[in-house]
Amino acid sequence: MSTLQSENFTFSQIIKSKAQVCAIEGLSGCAKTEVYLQRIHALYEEGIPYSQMLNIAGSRYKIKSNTIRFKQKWSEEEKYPSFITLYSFCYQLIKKYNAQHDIETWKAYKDLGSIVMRLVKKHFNLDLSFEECECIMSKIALSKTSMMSEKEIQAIRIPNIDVDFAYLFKQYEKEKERLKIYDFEDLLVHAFQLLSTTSLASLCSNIQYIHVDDAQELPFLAHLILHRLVNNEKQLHLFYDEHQQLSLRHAADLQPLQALESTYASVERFELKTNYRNAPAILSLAESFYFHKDMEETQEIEKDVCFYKGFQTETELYAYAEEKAKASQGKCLFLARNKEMLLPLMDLFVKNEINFQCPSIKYFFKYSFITDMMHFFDLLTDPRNLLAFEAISSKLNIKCSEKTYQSIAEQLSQNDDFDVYQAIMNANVKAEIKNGIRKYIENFRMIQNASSLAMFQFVLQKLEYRRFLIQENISLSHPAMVAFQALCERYTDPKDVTTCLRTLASATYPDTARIILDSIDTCEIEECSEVYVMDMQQSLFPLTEEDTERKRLYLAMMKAQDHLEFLFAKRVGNTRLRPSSFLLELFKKPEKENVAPQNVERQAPALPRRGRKIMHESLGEGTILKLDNHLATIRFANHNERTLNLTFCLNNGLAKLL
Ligand SMILES: Nc1ncnc2c1ncn2[C@@H]1O[C@H](COP(=O)(O)OP(=O)(O)OP(=O)(O)O)[C@@H](O)[C@H]1O
Repeated sequence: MSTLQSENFTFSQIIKSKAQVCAIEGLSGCAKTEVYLQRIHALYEEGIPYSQMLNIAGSRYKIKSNTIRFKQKWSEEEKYPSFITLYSFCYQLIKKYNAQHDIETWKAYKDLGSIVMRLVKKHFNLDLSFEECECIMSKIALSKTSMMSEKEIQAIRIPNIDVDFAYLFKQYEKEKERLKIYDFEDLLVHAFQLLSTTSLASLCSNIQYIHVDDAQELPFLAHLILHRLVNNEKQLHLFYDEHQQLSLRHAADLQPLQALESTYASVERFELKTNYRNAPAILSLAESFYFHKDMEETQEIEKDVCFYKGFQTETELYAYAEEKAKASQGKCLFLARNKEMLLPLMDLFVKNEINFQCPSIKYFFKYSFITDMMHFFDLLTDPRNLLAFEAISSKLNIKCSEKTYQSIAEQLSQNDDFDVYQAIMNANVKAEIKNGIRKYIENFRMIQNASSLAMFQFVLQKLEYRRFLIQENISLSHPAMVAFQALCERYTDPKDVTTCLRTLASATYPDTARIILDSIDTCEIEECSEVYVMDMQQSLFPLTEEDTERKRLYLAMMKAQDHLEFLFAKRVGNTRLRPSSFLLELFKKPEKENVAPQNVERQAPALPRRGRKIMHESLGEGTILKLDNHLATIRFANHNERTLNLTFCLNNGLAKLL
């Protein structure tokens, strides 16, 4: 039995639905989470303890925001429900079973991309880019969560990457077993096996009501798990929005949501249609952009609610952002295209003592190549800095014992005019170490007063750090590397680069701050009264496949309650920037009206034709085989074919046309 309600129903009908499965669909801002929380609270009011409810949230971020929202809404309650991701729930089941049977439980990791990169290098001698690795990871997830047979796995091909997927898949599984670790899909696989072979009563007897927010993110296997849990007598509420499905990584599958009627005895469907979040002009702009609908007239009237602004330079843009942050009253969100692009704004806000939260930015400082670079800069700008030398000596293939360092330190303290290199030459250390240093010594001294970018190149080339990066499968186009180079461009004095990074690393970003800095890359953007979308230039937007980028931008716009602005700089350094084609489309500006074509040429030359040769920073010389919008398939040496975002590479100096 199935019914669909799309008009004239109340929230309470959803909340009180007695169907075995209740599927609630609605676009962003149409109160899905609101109803999800109300349903949980209503059951509690009926006397059902929270322990009988399994409340699945899409991510750790959603767990946090749902908990806060619930507590704000029903602040008088003594008890509150808990929320959990499906992966954590599965892990709990596995742990429980293992504890009952005295079996060791392996650790679980969400991101094992580094293992895939390593295996591809080892078995196929290929350096994967971040995007290529993502693509392989998503195929691995799909193989497992759609329970593919060996034959089906054999048939999987990875476009433009010359790897035998089935072989790689086997090696990946073996490697995890060797390391005794799970990836997230393993959690689903094992939990499903347990639920198929063990009595439900021994694993999770008391769950009667299951609520799943963001159900569009569930892979096929997750639906099988839910089906096992629901059994006969339990109830399942699924809240979803197909337009919010972004993360390919976990092989999300909409099909089971569309086919609930073939799986469950009774299904009731509701479609939430009222948007409660956005000012009409914002909603109209976002929908016209994403659904290619005609714009409502309100947009014309409310020009002060959403608009775009171009600035001559990035500095002016950031100064404007600062002014807006200071003047804002409610929650105010600044969105960069990707996390790394947030660094310049963070830098400015920290300097101006503007409190802000910045979810997950600290990861930047965890990259060992960033800390290595900082140590190199420390040593090269201050050649008496023995600690910095100690930190990077292994990258220079110099192995010193504790005693050796003591001897060098003594030389330094006795001779104020010695640098570390001279101290090594005079210290009582092995000839091998002295020879290691002799190789670099003059270069070290020459670079001391160079600019940040020159120093960066020096470390890569003359100090051969590049070789280390290649060993570790880190490409120069890694976003954190690009951000580091951007800072080198911003601060010509290398000391300023390291000071800026250290300040950002040690600053605190309170969870409660009203101002939020985030990136459009994350699908988990908080709703805010004011939203400022930065980086609206063509070189950054669209950055990858157009439909995905359109969705990202639409979802970002849908988080703006009262005010939405798009910002872009017309120039960065000596480079003229072209406004994003999305921006032109949003505000219906013909491209020519905005920018003089001769200016555009300098920053984004018309894309080259097939057959043209390019020189890529890390991949060397290559020939363009195919061009699809910005994506180019390029053949490099040894018939190594790669797909690159050519515009991005050209604009960011990662490649040049020959
Ligand atoms: N009945 C209502 N009356 C007024 N405001 C409401 C109502 N229901 C929800 N809201 C408000 O509308 C906003 C959007 O609601 P909610 O977050 O539940 O939507 P959603 O569909 O879950 O959105 P998203 O998919 O983007 O997460 C919230 O600020 C919420 O407090």
